[in-house]
Amino acid sequence: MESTSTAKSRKLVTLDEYIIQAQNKFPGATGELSQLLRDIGLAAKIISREVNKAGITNLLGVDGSTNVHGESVKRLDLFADQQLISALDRSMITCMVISEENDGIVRLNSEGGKYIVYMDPLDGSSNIDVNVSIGSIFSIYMRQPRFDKKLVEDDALQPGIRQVAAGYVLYGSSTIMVYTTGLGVSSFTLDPSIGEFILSEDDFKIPECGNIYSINEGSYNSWADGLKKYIKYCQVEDEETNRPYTARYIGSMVADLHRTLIKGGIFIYPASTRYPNGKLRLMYECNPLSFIIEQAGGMAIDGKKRIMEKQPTSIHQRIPIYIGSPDNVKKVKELLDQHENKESV
Ligand SMILES: O=P(O)(O)OC[C@H]1O[C@](O)(COP(=O)(O)O)[C@@H](O)[C@@H]1O
Ligand SMILES: [Mg+2]
Ligand SMILES: [Mg+2]
Repeated sequence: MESTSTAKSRKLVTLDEYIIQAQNKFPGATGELSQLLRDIGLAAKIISREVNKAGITNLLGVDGSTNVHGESVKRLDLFADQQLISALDRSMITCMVISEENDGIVRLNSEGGKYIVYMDPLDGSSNIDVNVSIGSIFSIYMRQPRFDKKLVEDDALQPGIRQVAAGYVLYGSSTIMVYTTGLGVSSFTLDPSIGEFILSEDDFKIPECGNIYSINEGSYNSWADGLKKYIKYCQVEDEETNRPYTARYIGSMVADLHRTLIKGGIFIYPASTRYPNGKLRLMYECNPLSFIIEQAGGMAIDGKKRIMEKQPTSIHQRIPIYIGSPDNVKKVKELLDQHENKESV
């Protein structure tokens, strides 16, 4: 009985209402960032709908082309890319988009638009055809003022600490949008029956320490010694520190990070022989997810330094990542440092 009355009295807040309420706290705000977030929300609803019925609409499988990273492009990758770009183009606020699926910058109709958007339109492509969670990731920067108005790629090369907002949409057992504008992390669940994202969590906090580690162990032989030691540390029994930890690896960064945000622990994609600079992309995978995790109280480093302070040198650059609960990230860094020092003596 009590739960019925609680359900009755709980006011549902939609993504649009939440964004407007947040904007009203800043009297000088123009509303453009709010509009941009709503545009992404709209594209996400369309992508979510198509993901859910991809098996009957010919959207599964490969497109036949290869992207700038040499990876085979899936039809849903392209569909998501097109939906997000056209949603951003419609509202004339964004001047350029940098997407995993496009080699260079994509100039939008609004050359004077204030924002630059990076995106991974569909993260976890290898999971598309097997019905495992995938997502869209976005990262928003302000365009830097320049005398010469012509937009160039360099305008987009800003460190992650300059992000004004970032987030992701996870197409899982439900569709969830999570974002931050630097004032905490909020999440919204899509109610497909009314087509609205509804607030589910305000001010997410990651646990200080977690007992889940997440890494593709296939490349174990080429890891740094410090990383091998850390994974061994995770596997050793110790009641006091709740070890051995549990291993979980979905293979969609966005889904692995969502679990890490909720349950704590660590996600690692290190450098290896196959990927000497790591596999994941700084600007549209690592920076936005680092912003979210840091806003929730976590940490994200490349093994040595904070990811968000890295000055990018190219729009598609890769970087190793160690991200999650602060205690877990500090522990792996301690072991990486120890072993690096040993190797250099
Ligand atoms: O198969 P691997 O090497 O473990 O790589 C998995 C990683 O690759 C990615 O799928 C790369 O992203 P895309 O699917 O957007 O290219 C990440 O989501 C994931 O964490
Ligand atoms: Mg990706
Ligand atoms: Mg992708």
